[in-house]
Amino acid sequence: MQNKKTIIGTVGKVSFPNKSEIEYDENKIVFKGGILGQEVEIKRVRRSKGKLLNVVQKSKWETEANCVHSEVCGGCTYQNFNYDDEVVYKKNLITNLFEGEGLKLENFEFLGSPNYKHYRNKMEYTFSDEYRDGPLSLGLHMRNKFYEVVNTDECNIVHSDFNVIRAFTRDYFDGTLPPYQKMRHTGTLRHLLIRRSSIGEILINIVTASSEYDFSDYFEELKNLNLEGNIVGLLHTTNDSLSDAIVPEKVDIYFGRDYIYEELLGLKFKVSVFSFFQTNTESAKVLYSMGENMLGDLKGKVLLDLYSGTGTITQILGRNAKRAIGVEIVEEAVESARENVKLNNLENIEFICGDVFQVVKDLDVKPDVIVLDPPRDGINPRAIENIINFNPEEFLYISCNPVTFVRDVQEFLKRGYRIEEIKGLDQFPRTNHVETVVSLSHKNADSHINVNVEFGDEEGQIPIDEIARKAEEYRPSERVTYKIIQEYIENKYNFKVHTAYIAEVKRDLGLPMYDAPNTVEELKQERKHPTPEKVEAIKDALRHFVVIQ
Ligand SMILES: C[S@@+](CC[C@H](N)C(=O)[O-])C[C@H]1O[C@@H](n2cnc3c(N)ncnc32)[C@H](O)[C@@H]1O
Repeated sequence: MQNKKTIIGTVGKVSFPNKSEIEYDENKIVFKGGILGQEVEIKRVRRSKGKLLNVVQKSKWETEANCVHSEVCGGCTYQNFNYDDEVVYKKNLITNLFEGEGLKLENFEFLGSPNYKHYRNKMEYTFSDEYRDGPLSLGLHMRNKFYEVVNTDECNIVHSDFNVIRAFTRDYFDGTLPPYQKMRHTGTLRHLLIRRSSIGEILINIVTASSEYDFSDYFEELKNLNLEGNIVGLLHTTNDSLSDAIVPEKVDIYFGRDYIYEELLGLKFKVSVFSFFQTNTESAKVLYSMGENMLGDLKGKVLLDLYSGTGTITQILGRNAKRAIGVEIVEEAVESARENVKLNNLENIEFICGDVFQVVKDLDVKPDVIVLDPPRDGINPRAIENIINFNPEEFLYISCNPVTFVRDVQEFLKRGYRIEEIKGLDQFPRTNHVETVVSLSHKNADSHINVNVEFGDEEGQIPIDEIARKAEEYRPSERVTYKIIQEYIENKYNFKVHTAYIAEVKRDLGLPMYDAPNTVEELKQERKHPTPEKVEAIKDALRHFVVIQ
C-alpha cells in the first residue's frame, strides 16, 4: 500500500545522464536514477520532483545480475544489463539528447568498449562507516546515500589487485583508526587512491587528516601482499581541508616513486599521482585512434591540444605534425608531459602550463588543427570565442559529458564550422558515463569547378609573373567575422544587428557562409528579416571591410 508521500509508477522516459520520469496524476515527476521500464517507488519531494526509494519491478533491459553490489553501490548503473544492450541503451540516450537540442545525427556510430570488466586503472575509495556509526568501510558511496560507503569486495570493473589492496587496507585499520567525518571534521582516514597501469605498475596513496599515527607498518605489510602487479610507490597524503576532494597539502613518499609508467599506442607515459589519465587504457587506445582517423594526415601541420593532461593526445596525434603545443593547468601533469616527450624522443612537441582561458588570449600561433578535451564542465564559455578566433581548418572536440558537449558544439556551428563526423565510445562500461567525439571543419569549398590552363609566354598561355601578381591581389584580407561587422555597425549607426541578419544579407549577395549562424539557431527562432535600414548598414560594413566592392 502506498503511503501519501510515496508513489509507484513506471519509468516512461530517461534522459542523459541518469534522469528518469514517471507520470502521476497527469504530472511528470522527475528523479535521479531509474532505468527505462522499471516500476519504481519514489518519494515526492516537490510537485514535479521525486527521490528514488525502491525498484519494485526490474525493467526488461535488466536481464542479468553481474555484480553482487549492484543493489546498493552508487558506482555503477548498468550492471544488470547484457553489455550489448548497454551499448544500445547509451546510444539511444545520446541520440535523444542531441536531437532534443536540434542536432540531427546522421550515421551516428557509438562503439562499445573493448573490455567491459576489470578495465579501470585508477580508483579513489572513501573511508566511512558502512552504516552510520557502524564498522569501518572502504569503497564507493552507496547509491543515494551521503555518508555510507559500501565495501566493494567483488567489484568487477577493476583488476583483482585493487580488491586485494582495498580489502587489506580496510581490515588493517578496522578498529584502529576512525574514518574522517566531514560534517563533524573529526577522525583520520579519508581516501585510498590506487593506480595500476596495464604493464602492472601499482601506486598506492593513503589520504588522511593530520595524524601522529605511524603508517610504516601498514606500508610494509602492503609490500607483502600477493598481487599480480608490482608496487612501485607507496605514498601518504595529508589533507585537512573541509573539501571531500583529494587536495594534496603534503605528500610523503614512503617507498619508491610518486608516478607509474603506462604504455599506449607505441608511446610511453609517466603518470603522476594526481594527474589526469584516461581511466580505461584499452578504450583510450580506441579513442585516440578514432581521433587520429577523424583528423586525417597531420603532416606539415601545427596542432594545438587544449586541456592536454599528461600530453597523451599531444604526442599520439602530434608526433606526425610539424609542431604540437599542449596547454594544461595542472603543473605536475605538464612536468610529466615534458618528461614524456623526452622519453619518446619527440622534438616537435611543447607544453604550456596555464588556464586555457588565459593562454588562448595571448598565444601567438596559427594552428591548423585544434584538439579540445576539457573536463566535465566543458569549455569555459568565456574562452570559446578566443578559441574559435584561431580559425583553424579543423577542430576535434573530445568530451566525457554529452550535455556540455552539445552546448559547446552549438557555439562552433554558430561560427560557421560544420560537423564532419561525430562518434561515441563507451569509455566507462557499467556506469552512466560515455565519451563523444566530433570533428568540425570549415575548410571545404562550397563547390568546385575544373579549369584547364596552360602556363608560358606564348599566345593563349598565362605568364608565370602574371600569376604571382594575381595571387598577391587575391591574398585574403584578415577574416571579417560577424562580430567585427556588428561592432562596426554599432559604432557607426548606433544600433545592433543580429548575426542572422548579416547571414541573410550575405546569402542574398551570394557570399560564402563560412561563419553563418547554424540552422539549429535559425530553427529555434521565428524567422524575421532585417529592415531596409539594417540591410544598408550591413552592406556598408561589408564594403568597408572590402568583402564586397
Ligand atoms: C579530460 S582531461 C583530458 C586530458 C588529456 N587530453 C588526456 O586525454 O589524457 C582534462 C584535462 O584538462 C585539465 N584542465 C581542467 N581545467 C583546465 C583549464 N582551465 N585550463 C587548462 N587545463 C585544464 C585537467 O587538469 C585535465 O588534465
